[in-house]
Amino acid sequence: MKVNEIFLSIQGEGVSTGFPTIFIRFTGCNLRCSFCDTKYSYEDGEEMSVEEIYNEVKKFKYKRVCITGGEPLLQEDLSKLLYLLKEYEVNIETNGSVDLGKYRLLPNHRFTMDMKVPSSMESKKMIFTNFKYLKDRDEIKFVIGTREDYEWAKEVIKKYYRKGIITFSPVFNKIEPKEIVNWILQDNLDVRFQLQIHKIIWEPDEKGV
Ligand SMILES: C[S@@+](CC[C@H](N)C(=O)[O-])C[C@H]1O[C@@H](n2cnc3c(N)ncnc32)[C@H](O)[C@@H]1O
Ligand SMILES: Nc1nc2[nH]cc(C(=O)O)c2c(=O)[nH]1
Ligand code: SF4
Ligand SMILES: [Mg+2]
Repeated sequence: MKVNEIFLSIQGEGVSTGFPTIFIRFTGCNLRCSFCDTKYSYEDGEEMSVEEIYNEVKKFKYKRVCITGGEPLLQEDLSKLLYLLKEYEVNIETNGSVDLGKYRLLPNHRFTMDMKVPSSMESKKMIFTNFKYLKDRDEIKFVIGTREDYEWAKEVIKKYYRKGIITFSPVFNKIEPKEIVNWILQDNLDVRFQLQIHKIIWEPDEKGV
């Protein structure tokens, strides 16, 4: 497996925001989102075996892991790693362009599926049939930069939503958070708004936090 970084921080995004979490960031992505804050993960990294990664994770005292990237579902051995992490609470961040049909996650493991909106320039690659595999504990995430993105997200929810927690968040520094919040409340949408808190706690472009 090709690993870009492994670090301990607090979860800065999504439904477990604020909890101490061990991050495993894999190298390589099949998309090139316009706003991607992790471009350094496209190429840089070192080969590690599943066992080596697990041994690094075990050095930390926490039992919560976030698997991200890059796109972690491009890693062939991911299912083996998930098996070793069977005692851990695991969140896998995925970009909506990889078929989730072949994964059978443990009850303490879940997906955050990010549906890429038009301003990402990658929305045409989204696989909408993935919605049928999601469970109540999974997260469906929309990172919004424009009103068009917001309207697109609303349509996608109306058409495909079955189960899971929906979150809306702003593209960092591209749009005022309160703009999105106002739209949500005007439309009576029952979605969870969130900010990337690690970019408030640390410098926004700091690595390894
Ligand atoms: C770096 S990606 C890695 C996982 C996977 N490739 C994906 O896109 O979901 C992790 C999360 O960071 C979000 N993200 C990346 N750049 C961002 C930005 N500039 N502002 C807000 N969120 C951003 C992505 O939308 C995604 O939800
Ligand atoms: N603190 C912190 N929380 C995060 N949640 C998801 C992240 C990611 O890059 O996928 C991330 C990250 O890079 N840092
Ligand atoms: S899918 Fe994720 S890692 Fe890949 S370019 Fe988009 S935000 Fe960046
Ligand atoms: Mg990040």
